[in-house]
Amino acid sequence: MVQTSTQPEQPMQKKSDPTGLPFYKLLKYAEALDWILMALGTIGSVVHGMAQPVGYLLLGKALNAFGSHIDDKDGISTHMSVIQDAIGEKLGHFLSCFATFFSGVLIAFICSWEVSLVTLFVVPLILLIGATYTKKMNAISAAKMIYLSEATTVVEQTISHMKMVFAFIGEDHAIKSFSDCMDKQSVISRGEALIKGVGTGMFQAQSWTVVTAGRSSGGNVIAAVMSILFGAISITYAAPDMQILNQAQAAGNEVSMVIQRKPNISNASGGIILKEIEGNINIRNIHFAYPSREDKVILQGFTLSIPAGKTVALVGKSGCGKSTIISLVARFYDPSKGVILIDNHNIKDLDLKCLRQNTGAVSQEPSRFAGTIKDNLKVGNLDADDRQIENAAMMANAHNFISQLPDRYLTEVRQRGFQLSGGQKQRIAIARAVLKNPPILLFDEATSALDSESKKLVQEALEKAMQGRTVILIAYRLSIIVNADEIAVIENGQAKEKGTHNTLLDTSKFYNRLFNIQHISVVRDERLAAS
Ligand SMILES: Nc1ncnc2c1ncn2[C@@H]1O[C@H](COP(=O)(O)OP(=O)(O)OP(=O)(O)O)[C@@H](O)[C@H]1O
Repeated sequence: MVQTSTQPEQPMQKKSDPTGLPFYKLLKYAEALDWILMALGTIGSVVHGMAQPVGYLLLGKALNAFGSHIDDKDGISTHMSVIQDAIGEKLGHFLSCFATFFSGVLIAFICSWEVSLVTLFVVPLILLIGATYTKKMNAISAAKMIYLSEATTVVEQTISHMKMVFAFIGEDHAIKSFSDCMDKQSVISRGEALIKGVGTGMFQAQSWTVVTAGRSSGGNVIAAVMSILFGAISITYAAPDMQILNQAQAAGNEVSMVIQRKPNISNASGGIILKEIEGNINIRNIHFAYPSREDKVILQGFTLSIPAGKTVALVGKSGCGKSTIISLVARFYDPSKGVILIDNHNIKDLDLKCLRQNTGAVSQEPSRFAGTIKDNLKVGNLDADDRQIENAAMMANAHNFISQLPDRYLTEVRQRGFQLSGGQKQRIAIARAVLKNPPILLFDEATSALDSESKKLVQEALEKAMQGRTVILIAYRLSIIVNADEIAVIENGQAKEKGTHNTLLDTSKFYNRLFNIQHISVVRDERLAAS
């Protein structure tokens, strides 16, 4: 009898997991997640590193877009810092935390019991990489801060002295200074982003290498490191970022509206370039309200003629629109009705650079830029040599006081520099306008009280600067006004009365009263000085 083996068929043994772990496949996913985490972390770091240049690029665009809308400058810098903060540190941080949380929770869910073992391996490596990384980053941050503060200074002073920059056609110079700082900062930021990316990558790669050396439980160890070190706590760090991201979205909408706005008055619009301007000014039936307060009409039918080489003084109550007329002649704004002609050309048809090259403005608050006295004077003419600068300073009665400063023309002014007095600031502003040598001078005198010596020096400087130019003068001192070829009294947005000092004393109540008030105070000052 042949015995046939009828052994029951053994069920096929499943191929065993090489690690012997029950969650082998899941651990493979964990490794994949680790790579994703590394990639997200790197992207977050790069976003962070690139954010500042992007923020400043936006700010630069906004700056260009201001054009005639110079009234918007106050809010824009606040918006930009919110956006910069959000797309910089906060977005990078948020991405990184979220990725860490997501991966960490998932991996920890799979295997959390090996945490302590992995931590023993990983901590020394984290410390080593962390120390090297921190050293590098500190050096980079210090260098970046220097360029950043330079760029911030350029932006801050360009925006706060916008009118002055436009008046002296300094846009290109300001943009170039800004771009130079940003180029340097951009190179450093790229380096920073790279080091951050490589640092994060190295950290992840080292963890992974050590972990895989452990073979049997590599995936578990990675999962545990992620979950213990980052996952659980990271989400709490990400929550406050959401609030900043929401604020940035709102600010971004407003900034993009400014960037997309087409300025009515722009250098790019071209126009007639006059070879020489004589300086005849004709202001005809001007109506004007500021764009930010359209309901308040400042000028309504203002008319004034100033022949070339003559001086017209504007007088009137505070807020009647004297400075506004100067702003309109320099074309910081356009009137809603009426025209302003220079040598019979509507200023709207003239090339803006040409117009501003031919007008010199000395404003109520003379602007000072960071740098030396020489830098401040050269704003009037970037190509001026030392001799021309000194001549302009002499004409403006500024040379004497500059010569007595510790570093003469190279003395630093503004932050932490030499503090100029009111009269010195005005004389620097006059010298700057003289250096530009324009046929038209727009002088808006500050009401700030100067001592009588300063008043005398400023007045002399002004009289010399006015010679041979067409001048619109806003002055509060009769001693300056009386010599004007014509004086216009502004009331209700119009030039109500016009004439010389002598005729207005008889015909204008306002002027007569102004003269009497000032005459009394002049006599009082003289008595005080004599006693
Ligand atoms: N950028 C602006 N936006 C809105 N309103 C403005 C602006 N600048 C001036 N104003 C307003 O326009 C009016 C005229 O101002 P302007 O400076 O021309 O007067 P002013 O006669 O020169 O005054 P003051 O003698 O005090 O210097 C004022 O009511 C002022 O508040």
